[in-house]
Amino acid sequence: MLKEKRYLVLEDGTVYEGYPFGANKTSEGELVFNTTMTGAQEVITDLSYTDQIITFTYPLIGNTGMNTEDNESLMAQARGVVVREASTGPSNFRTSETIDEFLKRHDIPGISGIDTRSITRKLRSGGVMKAIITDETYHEDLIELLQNSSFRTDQVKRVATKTPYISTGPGPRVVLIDYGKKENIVRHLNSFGCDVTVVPYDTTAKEIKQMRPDGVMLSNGPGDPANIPDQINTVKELLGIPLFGICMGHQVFGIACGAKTFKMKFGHRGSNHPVKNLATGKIEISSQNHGYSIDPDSLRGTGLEVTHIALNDNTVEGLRHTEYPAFSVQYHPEASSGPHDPEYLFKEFIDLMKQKEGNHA
Ligand SMILES: NC(=O)CC[C@H](N)C(=O)O
Repeated sequence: MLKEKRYLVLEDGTVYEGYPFGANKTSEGELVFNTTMTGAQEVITDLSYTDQIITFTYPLIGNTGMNTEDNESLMAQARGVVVREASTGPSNFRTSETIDEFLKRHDIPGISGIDTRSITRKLRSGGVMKAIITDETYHEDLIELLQNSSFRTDQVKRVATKTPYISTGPGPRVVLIDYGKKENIVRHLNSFGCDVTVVPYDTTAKEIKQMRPDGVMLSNGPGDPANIPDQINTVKELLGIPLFGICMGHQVFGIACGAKTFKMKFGHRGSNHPVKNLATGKIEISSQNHGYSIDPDSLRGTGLEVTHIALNDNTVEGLRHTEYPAFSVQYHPEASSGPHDPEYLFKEFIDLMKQKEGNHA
């Protein structure tokens, strides 16, 4: 019997032919690539990929199966998954389903049998672009549709929690502003003893101050940080409280202090990105997932200093405020399945909260 066909149609007119897995539906998104060799489940359930189609460059995906413990969110919001081969016989003691079953349950289409390196070369030279996964064969129409469509800007609103909730711990007390957080940020804060109150992205500074937190954490999240201007003002009003931002949170913190962001050509997505800590000279291997970056030329006069840089392209990876107790990183110290080199940043946040407490005593 002939295998069914599925297509990946790119905005530039390229059509890749492959095989279907996951949900049976047509789905459009921004096509990006991720170079990680492990942790596909964490990547797919990371809400920062909302409205994006993820191409995995590693050739076999899903070989340790999907489990019930490693999700970064309850319902993944990626628009599609592109692989060379999707494992049909996963082997791991925690496996509860295959990647095919997992994607079907999350209503996300997949396409396999694709030369993912060729996509990556294309995105690296031409920049990220829109694409559509479909079983339809009217590709000319789809290309025109892609070229004329514009992206939504409401990702944070759609994926952030609607109601506050608490994940308890002995302290310190942290308010985590949720722009589309990865569960592992909460898990990490809890593992350092923090009492975490997760609040919706549009919680006001006044409401947050009334909670009398020892520190505020700004989460990762999808889309362009410029899409949430009111929340940037909120962060401006919170300066003075010990603050730590991750990824989207780092960008929001930077803009709140007067910096600017720009859209990168193809972003950083993978789990072996080298970052240099400028204070210690040490190199950290980090997990990353971002398409926007802080413009270093916009930092003058903001009170911000660069603490970390990416070694692949020298982009800004960390910021610290010279007057306020606040810092942020563009990469993921909470990364699961790792690497864990940057975990020390959580400890620095705890120390910052303790110092502040000491100053008030
Ligand atoms: N992981 C993130 O928080 C990503 C931040 C932002 N959406 C970007 O792509 O740059």
